[in-house]
Amino acid sequence: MKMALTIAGSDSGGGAGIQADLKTFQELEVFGMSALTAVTAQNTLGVHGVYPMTAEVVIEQMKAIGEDMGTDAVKTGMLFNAEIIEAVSVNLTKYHWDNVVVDPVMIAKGGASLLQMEAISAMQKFLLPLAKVVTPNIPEAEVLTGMSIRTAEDKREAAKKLHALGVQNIVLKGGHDENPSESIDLLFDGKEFYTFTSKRIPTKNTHGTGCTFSAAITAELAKGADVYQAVIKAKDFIQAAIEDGIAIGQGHGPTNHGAYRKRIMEMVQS
Ligand SMILES: Nc1ncnc2c1ncn2[C@@H]1O[C@H](COP(=O)(O)OP(=O)(O)OP(=O)(O)O)[C@@H](O)[C@H]1O
Ligand SMILES: Cc1ncc(CO)c(N)n1
Repeated sequence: MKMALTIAGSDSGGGAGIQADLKTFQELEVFGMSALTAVTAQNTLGVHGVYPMTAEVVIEQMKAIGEDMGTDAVKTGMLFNAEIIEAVSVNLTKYHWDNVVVDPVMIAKGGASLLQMEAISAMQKFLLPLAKVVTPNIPEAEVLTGMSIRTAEDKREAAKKLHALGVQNIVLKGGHDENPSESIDLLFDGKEFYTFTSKRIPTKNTHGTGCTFSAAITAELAKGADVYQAVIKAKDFIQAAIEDGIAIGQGHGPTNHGAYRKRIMEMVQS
């Protein structure tokens, strides 16, 4: 069985972070493992507390996996500070893990900071050059490139800047776009641009969309897909998960990680 490791924070509400990643790995039939970087007290209304691990705790978890089980792909999510980013980068290199998806998580939907701003340069310098894929949303890409992104041309330019930082493939997500009818993601592999367009679903239950999407890319890479195929599958996975989103809590409910497999099963049975 193929394996994937998520290095990310815990979301007590279960819709984002490590919980979303492990549910997604399971649904896509990949064995999921985790290295926890922080505990958050969080629900559909927002983040109420952030309790980071020490870098040593993160290193020990990576070591436990690296010295015994190994992994076919790795995803990073919330990393919180520069010490954790540096520790993760050193250990990705040490264990020769090169199927790496970096989701540069910065700010939760309610506005809480999941990454200290002084850690941005560590992410640019140490982590991004190790990434096979980076999956920023538009505000994250603006921070990482230092440019404002409004037009389709801006998106292509931002992708090129991220490529110049050493990332092999950039998936610039369109969930935060103002386009009312479509959600368009852009892939740049250093040569070509590809767009992935889906119908925008009018819903408030979008907690964890970014984590789920990047975890699905990671699972597909673990199974041997190339980046283009992995993004196509992840887009279908997140579309189903948002369409069948779960209206629990008083704020942004989670997406439904089981929706994609349920649909496949129904298609097979009919
Ligand atoms: N309302 C929507 N309808 C359809 N697709 C969406 C919608 N919102 C987001 N997506 C898709 O979900 C994926 C995640 O994109 P998004 O830009 O929301 O990530 P994110 O901002 O990192 O998520 P999060 O808010 O969880 O951190 C992308 O493929 C995007 O196109
Ligand atoms: C722990 C965690 N990671 C990532 C996100 C971004 O959605 C979140 N809200 N919480």
